[in-house]
Amino acid sequence: MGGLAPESVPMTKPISLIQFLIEEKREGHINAQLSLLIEVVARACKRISVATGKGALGGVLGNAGSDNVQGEAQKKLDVISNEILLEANAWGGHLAACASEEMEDPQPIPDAYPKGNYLLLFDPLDGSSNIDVNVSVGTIFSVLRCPDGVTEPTTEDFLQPGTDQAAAGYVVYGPSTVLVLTFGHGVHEFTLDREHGSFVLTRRGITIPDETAEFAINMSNQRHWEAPMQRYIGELLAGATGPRGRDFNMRWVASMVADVHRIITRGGVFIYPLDAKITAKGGTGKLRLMYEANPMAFIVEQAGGAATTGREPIMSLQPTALHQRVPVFLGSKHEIEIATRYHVEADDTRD
Ligand SMILES: O=P(O)(O)OC[C@H]1O[C@](O)(COP(=O)(O)O)[C@@H](O)[C@@H]1O
Ligand SMILES: [Mg+2]
Ligand SMILES: [Mg+2]
Repeated sequence: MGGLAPESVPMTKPISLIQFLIEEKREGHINAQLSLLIEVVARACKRISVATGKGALGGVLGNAGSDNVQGEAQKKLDVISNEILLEANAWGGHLAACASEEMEDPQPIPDAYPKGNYLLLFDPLDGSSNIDVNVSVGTIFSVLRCPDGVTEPTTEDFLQPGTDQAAAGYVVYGPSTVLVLTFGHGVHEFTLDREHGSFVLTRRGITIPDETAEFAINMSNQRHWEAPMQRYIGELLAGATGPRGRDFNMRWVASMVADVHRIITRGGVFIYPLDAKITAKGGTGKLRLMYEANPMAFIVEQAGGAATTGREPIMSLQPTALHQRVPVFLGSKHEIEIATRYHVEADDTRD
């Protein structure tokens, strides 16, 4: 795990995000509108990075005193980040509408502004439970195409499978601020140069190893897991003394962006399964399909990993609701194949 990753970009001639987007346009991977969209989202995330960096000095810690559509208490930074992204994306002329974890319905672009052909979905602040304890948090986003001829997009227009994403990305606000991005032509990482205020390409064409010895899951939910989940994690915990014949290490930051970024950097698996606690409340998972699971699945698959619900590929799901929740299994391909096979086999045996 030591040393620079093979995809690392030598800093002899730094490439900025803007230059990279020009290259992608020249390659025909993106058009001018999508390029502008990413620029605007990146600029908004720079502002969120400044706000999170201020912490108590900026009065951004603690609860906002309101709940979101998920029935969760909103943190001040959930609301601030949401407003920053809404404001930044209102006037650029690249969007037809946007949707957020923090808002029940899609937000149209104000009539005063030109409209574009894209739909943007975002989790403005991921890892909210870590804000007040100064642990890495982030922003996750997914970009879809607005159906032709639609000028006032409705929720229906957003309900497109993950395979239809035009772009996806996340930003981690940690010791450094890092943006990871895909347009369906590989995964690339940019680090924010705080002195110059610009994102600089630091890794190009990132790949995730098929094998790993590291897993991430909230173990405190173990007693609520399904049998195949108990079996899979039980075998990892048995390590060298068990059927897997080697030891596995565990990590859990409880910020999906940070746990996924570790996997993008050195491999691993991240799992938030369905469990009896969730189903008892009529739930279908913890994490949201449209602005957490789908964008992360697109990035992980583009980096050579896999992403399933434990039973089927996440990006093949036909969404039924804007804030729909799903089980999430993603990361190093070989481990995700094993975990998924255990669930499918258990279903087959049961049937
Ligand atoms: O508190 P738990 O059960 O460990 O769940 C942590 C998970 O919840 C999340 O915080 C949910 O995301 P939000 O913070 O955007 O609501 C994920 O980032 C994280 O993986
Ligand atoms: Mg989240
Ligand atoms: Mg959030």
